[in-house]
Amino acid sequence: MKETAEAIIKWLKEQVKDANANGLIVGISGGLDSAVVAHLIKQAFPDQSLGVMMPLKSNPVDMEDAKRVINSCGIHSLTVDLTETHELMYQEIKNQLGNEFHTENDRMEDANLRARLRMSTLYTIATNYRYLVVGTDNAAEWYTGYFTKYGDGAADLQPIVDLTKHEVRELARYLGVPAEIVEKKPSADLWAGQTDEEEMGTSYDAIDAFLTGNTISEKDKKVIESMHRKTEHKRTIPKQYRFKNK
Ligand SMILES: Nc1ncnc2c1ncn2[C@@H]1O[C@H](COP(=O)(O)OP(=O)(O)OC[C@H]2O[C@@H]([n+]3cccc(C(=O)O)c3)[C@H](O)[C@@H]2O)[C@@H](O)[C@H]1O
Ligand SMILES: Nc1ncnc2c1ncn2[C@@H]1O[C@H](COP(=O)(O)OP(=O)(O)OP(=O)(O)O)[C@@H](O)[C@H]1O
Ligand SMILES: [Mg+2]
Repeated sequence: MKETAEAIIKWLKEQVKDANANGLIVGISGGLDSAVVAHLIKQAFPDQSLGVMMPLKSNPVDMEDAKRVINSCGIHSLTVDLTETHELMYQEIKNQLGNEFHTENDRMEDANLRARLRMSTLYTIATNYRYLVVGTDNAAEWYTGYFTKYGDGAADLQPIVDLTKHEVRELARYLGVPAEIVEKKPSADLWAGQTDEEEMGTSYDAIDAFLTGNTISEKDKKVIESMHRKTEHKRTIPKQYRFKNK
């Protein structure tokens, strides 16, 4: 893990230099992936890294955990509460849609708007400091497309996208992420009580095993392959209709 950490930190420094940027920014949720990224960017840029907490009807325990992460790595931080912004924006959209608003998609629309408001917040602050936005997708999330397109999936750099959830956990232990966060159940926190594994219908252990070429149950394999297929559009640039300069 020492080698992995050092390689990622070196890569982060190179990317910032190549982009002629000043530093790096990440959203800190109180979960494992952002804890690891916060530690890495703080080590890469001790004085030019920033962690942003963006509560949005969040479980208070998660925001306490986010503060633990900030204390454990010592990253400079700020908080932007998005609760009211989200409420206002989503309500206005629903008002404008009126009778044409389809309630069956309500929870997912509400959830993805949260992720995209967080993304907009990070990019606004990033522009202010000339920082690059660092994503927190791990290999399991990336392969299954378990992220909001242009929400938490939108970033300038993805330093842990090649690491399985298991490897992210190991790296977290090496970096000194607090134990309670290392052991925590992964959650997108997009609605009360959400856990990744319940929503996906498979487990990170199964996805990690699949990605590392180990045998998993047919049921898990089916779920993982289906998620991967349906989310191809999230891992590629938008299809472009071209009739000039083909
Ligand atoms: N074939 C296609 N070609 C091009 N675009 C296509 C498309 N199919 C859908 N789309 C577009 O993609 C949209 C659907 O994608 P998207 O908006 O991402 O929405 P969707 O994949 O439905 O939902 C996001 C999923 O990621 C999970 N998530 C989100 C955020 C964080 C985390 C976490 O782990 O922390 C997890 C969330 O719980 C949910 O299960 C459609 O509305 C449409 O605009
Ligand atoms: N309340 C929040 N404040 C700041 N950033 C957030 C918040 N919620 C989500 N994010 C951002 O969205 C990313 C995606 O969430 P995700 O749940 O996949 O990662 P995580 O919470 O860091 O780890 P885990 O998957 O183990 O819960 C987070 O890593 C973080 O960068
Ligand atoms: Mg989380």
